[in-house]
Amino acid sequence: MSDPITDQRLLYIHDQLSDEDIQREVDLYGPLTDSVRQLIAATLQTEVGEPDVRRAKALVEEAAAILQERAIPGPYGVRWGASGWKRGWGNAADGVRNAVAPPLTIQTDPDGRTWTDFHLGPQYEGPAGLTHGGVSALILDQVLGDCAVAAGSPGMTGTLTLRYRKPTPLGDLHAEARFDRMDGVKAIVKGHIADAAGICVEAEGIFILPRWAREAAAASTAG
Ligand SMILES: CCCCCCCCCCCC(=O)SCCNC(=O)CCNC(=O)[C@H](O)C(C)(C)COP(=O)(O)OP(=O)(O)OC[C@H]1O[C@@H](n2cnc3c(N)ncnc32)[C@H](O)[C@@H]1OP(=O)(O)O
Repeated sequence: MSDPITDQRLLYIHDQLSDEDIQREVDLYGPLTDSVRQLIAATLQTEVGEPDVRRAKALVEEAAAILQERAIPGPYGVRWGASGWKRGWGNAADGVRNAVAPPLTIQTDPDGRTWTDFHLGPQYEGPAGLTHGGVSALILDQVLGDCAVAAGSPGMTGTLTLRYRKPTPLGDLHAEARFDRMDGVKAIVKGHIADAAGICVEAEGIFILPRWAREAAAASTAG
């Protein structure tokens, strides 16, 4: 029977791709992902007639069949190239090859603050005209998680606490996070999403490096 921790560890892959090869993949797959993202919004917003909807469906199915001719069987995982270039390209918040991702481009300032300016289209709607609360959680999970990484304390999200202070519009938004403190093995990070008028959602996250990773790190230091 498969063990979920072993399965997860197998998806952290060092494939030694060169930076040139990785850049070629970014240039190839990034535009494909953007096109699919446009397709998602167009599927939601279109008002064309029935024949055009049916024609579009056939074309989309043809495109999917072309891409599925050769494909990995499961998740993309997290991969590192020869220089250490990390590719979490399946990530639902910022994956280069994931059309579901808004996408986020997360930056880190020298003082450790992580932030991103991003745009949410109509496919992220929850209440009418507003951002779905789960999408806000997705974004804050990623921005706070990256902040923990930048602070030298990477980890899985143990707890994410949100306070939705005012409705979050769709459109242009900003998210940021700051490392707050360590509490034993737990990294505490705080952050928010804001629109032009101010903070919409506040968040506090507890990030914990899983026990197996802590033990592996301790063993490599000891050895
Ligand atoms: C390589 C990866 C890089 C990963 C880097 C990736 C960054 C990506 C950012 C996106 C983040 C995600 O979406 S992550 C996906 C969503 N999250 C998950 O699926 C996590 C599922 N849960 C787990 O894997 C596990 O429960 C962990 C890792 C959270 C904790 O397991 P553990 O490491 O075995 O914990 P354990 O030794 O028992 O406890 C250590 C300490 O943490 C406390 N603690 C335990 N669980 C929790 C909790 N949920 N919330 C608060 N605190 C907790 C304990 O009380 C204890 O405190 P004390 O006694 O020491 O005081």
